[in-house]
Amino acid sequence: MEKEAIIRFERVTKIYDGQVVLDDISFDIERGKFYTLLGPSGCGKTTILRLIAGFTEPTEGTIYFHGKPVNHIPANKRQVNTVFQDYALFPHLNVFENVAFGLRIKKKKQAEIREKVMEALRFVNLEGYENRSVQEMSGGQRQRVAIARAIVNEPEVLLLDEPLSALDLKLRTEMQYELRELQRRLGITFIFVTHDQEEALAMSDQIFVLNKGKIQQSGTPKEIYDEPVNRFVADFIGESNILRGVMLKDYLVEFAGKRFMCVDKGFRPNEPVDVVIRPEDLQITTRAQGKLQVRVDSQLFRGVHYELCCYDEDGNEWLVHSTKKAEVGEEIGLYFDPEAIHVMRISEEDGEKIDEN
Ligand SMILES: Nc1ncnc2c1ncn2[C@@H]1O[C@H](COP(=O)(O)OP(=O)(O)OP(=O)(O)O)[C@@H](O)[C@H]1O
Repeated sequence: MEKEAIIRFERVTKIYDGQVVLDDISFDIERGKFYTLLGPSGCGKTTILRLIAGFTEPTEGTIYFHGKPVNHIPANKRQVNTVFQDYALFPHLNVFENVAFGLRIKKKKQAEIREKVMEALRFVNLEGYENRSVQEMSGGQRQRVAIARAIVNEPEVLLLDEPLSALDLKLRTEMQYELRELQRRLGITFIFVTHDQEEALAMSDQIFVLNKGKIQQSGTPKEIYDEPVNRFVADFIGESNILRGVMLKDYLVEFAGKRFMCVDKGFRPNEPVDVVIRPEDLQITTRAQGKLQVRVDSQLFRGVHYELCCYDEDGNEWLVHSTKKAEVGEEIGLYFDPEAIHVMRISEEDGEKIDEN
């Protein structure tokens, strides 16, 4: 049985001042999952959140909540709450009143307000902080107040617009765990915006990778990492070696001037392709045993591995993550399994780029 989509975007386009910011995008959001919108600055992530929240309307296409069109339904009539990057707390109100604000507007009874606010504060581990001024709190604590203020309204969907970007790295990592855990406990849908690929991989059930107003790929973190659909996604998600190649026939690909067995099929004979190999899938060996022969150009120690930058005879750069050390200037071989090769169709945009060259 198909799972019910709580939110559906159907061929949604958004144009601001003649600029196409979202270009004919469609996707479904299901109940209880952690979604991430990932992409470079300006790709349209915040615009998607604003459309869901009801702060702006699509230029074309339809947004559905539970199967009903909501294009013209105002923000305050939607079961959605937003946590903004700057948290947007009221500085003159204490923690309790910041969290209680939405309930007071809805004219809830005092006893109910108290119970719900305390429960929300318990959820975000801020019990005992209710009388504190928000100005006396750390970045991470303010972040939690902002989340408590959003969840106290019991939204079906919580929108989070880069909520961790103001925090230092250590706190940011802690909050990633906390947010993920909070989403599991609450069981409500989170739609999280970030331009940080590691954060997206660590936290999400489902990632939408966006570029230039289009969804490039939608999938689980593992699918996006292991099977990127094009050069943009492969490049944006983690470090990769990406080369142009030719798919000679099923299971046989040519790149760097050589032929290799691979596990990919379903391409046209002799179709030009992009080939990805992750640096951690390359092993150092002798020149004779290597599938590729390279020269080590530079090497950095990264704690868990050495990061080598090598060049093959055709001048292609190869990034290698290896637990074995090599010497700068050394001639070595690189070995990899057929499964390590991932073959991708060349997207139209990339194709245009080659033609220009
Ligand atoms: N209200 C607006 N009026 C005009 N243009 C806008 C408006 N809001 C957004 N844009 C434009 O739409 C594009 C996408 O903006 P959006 O904020 O959705 O990107 P983003 O992916 O969230 O970027 P960032 O990571 O930098 O926040 C940008 O080029 C932006 O200038």
